[in-house]
Amino acid sequence: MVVPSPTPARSVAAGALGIPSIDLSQRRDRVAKLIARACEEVGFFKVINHGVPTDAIARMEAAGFDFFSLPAHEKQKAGPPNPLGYGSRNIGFNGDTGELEYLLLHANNPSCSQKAKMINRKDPLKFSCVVNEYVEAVRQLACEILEMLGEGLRLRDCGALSRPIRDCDSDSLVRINHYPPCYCTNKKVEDELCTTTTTTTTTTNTVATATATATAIAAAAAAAAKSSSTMVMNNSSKHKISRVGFGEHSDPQIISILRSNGVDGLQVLQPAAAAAGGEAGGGGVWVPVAFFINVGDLLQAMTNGRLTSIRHRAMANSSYKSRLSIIFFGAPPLHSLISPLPEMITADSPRRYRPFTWAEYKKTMYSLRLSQDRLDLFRTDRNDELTDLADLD
Ligand SMILES: C=C1C[C@]23C[C@@]1(O)CC[C@H]2[C@@]12CC[C@H](O)[C@@](C)(C(=O)O1)[C@H]2[C@@H]3C(=O)O
Ligand SMILES: O=C(O)CCC(=O)C(=O)O
Ligand SMILES: [Fe+2]
Repeated sequence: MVVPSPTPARSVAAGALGIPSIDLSQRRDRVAKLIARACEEVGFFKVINHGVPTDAIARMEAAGFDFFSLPAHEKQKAGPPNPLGYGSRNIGFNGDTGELEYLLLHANNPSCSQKAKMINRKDPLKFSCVVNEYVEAVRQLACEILEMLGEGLRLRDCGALSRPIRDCDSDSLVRINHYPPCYCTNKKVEDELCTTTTTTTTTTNTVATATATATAIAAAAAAAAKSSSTMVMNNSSKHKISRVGFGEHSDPQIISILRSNGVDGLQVLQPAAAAAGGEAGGGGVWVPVAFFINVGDLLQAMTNGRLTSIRHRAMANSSYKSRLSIIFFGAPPLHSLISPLPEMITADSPRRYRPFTWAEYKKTMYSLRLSQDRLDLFRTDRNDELTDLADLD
């Protein structure tokens, strides 16, 4: 039986962690070593001088905000997520929820163009062009990072990790998450913020979907500023808000590249042994906006567990500003076979995962809750549970 992983005893905001920050403009051999070290020791790092054009980022962020500021009934035309499309509060198919709304899209152009018709009804072509421009820039970044990782790990074939993502049948995704601010706990303000629409009915319960419109956000902000009972504005030190926006999980694909609009929220579960350090402070120098990179489950499997797919979550604690994050999930084609690379299997490190296809892994992942450890089911010493899962259809 699979059990959810334990809740971390302690977690701190990403900014406060010893998260490596890697400047990609340094000498390639040095960058390759730094990337390999960050992936082995932490599974998570930040990059600067990444080469993704600032205007492509700005256009993508604006397209996200434009969509999320539409009235709820308009946004719902792009949903429900099956798993692609617009979703609000519900994550996946197994009862996970979070304080967010999102757009989940396939990174290939024809699929995105199709969805765009429901996302930007006035100008679908503009939306799909913006997404496509962003995706191709971030896909290139993902592949360069994976190629340097291959060099840093001294793989015989340095393209082995990136090739599946460059493949024209790659099953990569892009996700835009929107975490509305929480003007808790003034009930009136919450009501103004959220337009409640019934989306799913169970036998006894109604699962409500709440979404924030731009007007509602502005109205709620104004009300929050005035209200004496608004906890966040008047009493923030006594009542720290802790709202989970997107619960604890690891990303199933090969690599994820996340960027957010500067509002805090991302947290990673740092392994006890992870090295401290991270970004130096100091003012006066402007650096390009950073992206966070994290190792996904497939990269853990391909490296036979040498790299770790880090568990992370996003909080939705901002009291006045929306948080918008955009994540590219680099994945192989559905029928690619995932197996530890030959040089990762040694006498000291025997094979830990059996070969599987990405399609098989996806099927398992969609049958499980967000926080469950999926890769564990593909360990070579867990054949009993795999047989059970193979029976699921
Ligand atoms: C609860 C779920 C949502 C998710 C599919 C799953 O069954 C388990 C993994 C979840 C996750 C986490 C990372 C990405 O955001 C995501 C798109 C993915 O590939 O795996 C989501 C899935 C989802 O929201 O559909
Ligand atoms: O929105 C975020 O910052 C993180 C979300 C996330 O981890 C995901 O969508 O997989
Ligand atoms: Fe994630």
